[in-house]
This record gives sequence, structure tokens and C-alpha cells, in this order.
Amino acid sequence: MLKVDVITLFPEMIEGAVSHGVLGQAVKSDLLSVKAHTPREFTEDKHRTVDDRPFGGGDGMIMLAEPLKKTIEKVQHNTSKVVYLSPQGRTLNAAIAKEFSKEEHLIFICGRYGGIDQRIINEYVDEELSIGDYVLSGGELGALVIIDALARFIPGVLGHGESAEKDSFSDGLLEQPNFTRPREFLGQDVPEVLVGGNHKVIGEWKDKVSALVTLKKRPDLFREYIKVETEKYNSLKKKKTAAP
Ligand SMILES: CC(C)(C)c1cccc(C(=O)NCC2(NC(=O)c3cccc4nocc34)CCCC2)c1
Repeated sequence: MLKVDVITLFPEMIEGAVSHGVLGQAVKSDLLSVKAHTPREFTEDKHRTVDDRPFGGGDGMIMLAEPLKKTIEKVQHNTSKVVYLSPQGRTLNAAIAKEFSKEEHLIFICGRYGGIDQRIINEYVDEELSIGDYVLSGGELGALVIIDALARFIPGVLGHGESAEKDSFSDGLLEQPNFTRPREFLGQDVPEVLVGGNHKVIGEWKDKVSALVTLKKRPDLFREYIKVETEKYNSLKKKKTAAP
């Protein structure tokens, strides 16, 4: 079972977020374990100080190395992969999430203020990871995005015993429009094809519209989809011609 330890000044942010929905179910069924640890537990001074002013000046504070060291060493063991959520990291994508889902033990370090002491990164961090190019107030949302994305690749989390390969969102295309009751709302009808009940025709409609939506709204995703599908087709053809 994949074990995740998150080092953060706001453990409730993590605990709250992983106790709902698909993630909550995965944790409850022991498919995944997520625990949060605050460096404040490892401070010894009266004010439980976890940050200090940066050498060389500059506004903002830096998270102190000592409390972080103690927290990491409390949770770390030889198979741990230590990830620092940081704008300097490579940007998360589905391939990285899938890779991470295969790990035994992940330790996510979440920065606050202006970041953490560089010596912690030098000594403990295996890799830095970013969830995108915008200013955030901390790494916690990054940790949660990764946990949510990787959980779907854990067999059983999505309920039907398979992993995310069968995830209805993981063919790399955007979704076709979705409708539920009533049949008519705000003067708009549900497309007839979806009400018809002919599953072959409905399937073709969904595939076509989802490709068109992707082509229109995210041509970059569409190009990637065509590339992947072409590779699949070519390797299938090769296998056919290779096998007698
Ligand atoms: C990207 C760019 C806009 C150029 C930029 C340049 C310099 C600093 C920051 C910035 O946001 N610094 C603040 C902190 N940010 C993040 O931790 C963080 C930010 C973004 C994606 C992330 N994915 O995981 C963690 C992430 C770092 C320490 C406390 C929060 C952002």
C-alpha cells in the first residue's frame, strides 16, 4: 500500500482534503495512507518557532532547517522518495502521477512563507515538483493535487477493480457535453441521440463530440491524442505483420 507523509505547517488542510470522496474511500479501505506532520511538533522554544529571517536580507521569512530535519527523519525510511513542492520543480502531468503511484513511500514537503532552507533540499529532497506557474501561498495545494492525481492509478481506488487506464477521463480527450434530468431545461433540450438508447450510436456520438471538443478547446491535447493513437495503431499493425 502506498504510504504518503506530508510535512506541512497546516496538517488540517491535508487531513480535511483526504477525508472526502474517492480519496476518503481509498484511505478508509487502506488502499492508500496519507498522514500529515507539522514541524511545529519538533520545536523546543517557547514560541515554537518554525521560520526565521533570511541571510542576505529580503522580505519574507524562510522555514527553519532544524524542525524540518527532525520531521523528515521521523517519517523517512530507506525506500522513501522525498518531494519538495516548489515552483522550481518539473510541472506535474499524468505520467508523473502514474510514476508516483508506483512508489512505496512518498514524503511531500510543503513550503510556506518564502520557502525552506536550501540545505534541507540539498540533503533530503530527491526531486522538486510544481503544479503550475502562478504564485501560491504554500505547497499544500500542490501536495493535494498530486495525491488526488496519483490515487486514481492505484488499483481499486476507482471502484471497478481497474486502475486509471479505464478511468473515463483518461483517454486523453476532453469530455463530451453531459446531461441529466429533466429532458428540457431553460428552453434547451437534451440531444436526441442520448435519449434514443442505441448504445452503438451513442458511443460513436460521444467519441466524435469529445474529439471535436478537444480539437476546438485544447488543440495541444488533440495533437498528443492523435500521436498516441497513431503509435498504438502502428505497433498493432507491426505485431500483426510480425506474427505469422
Ligand atoms: C511560478 C512563479 C509564479 C514564477 C513563482 C516564482 C517564484 C515564487 C513563486 C511562489 O509561488 N512562491 C511561494 C511558494 N510557492 C509554491 O510553493 C508553489 C508555487 C507554484 C507552484 C507550486 N507547486 O507546488 C508548490 C508551488 C514557495 C514557498 C511558499 C509557497 C512562484
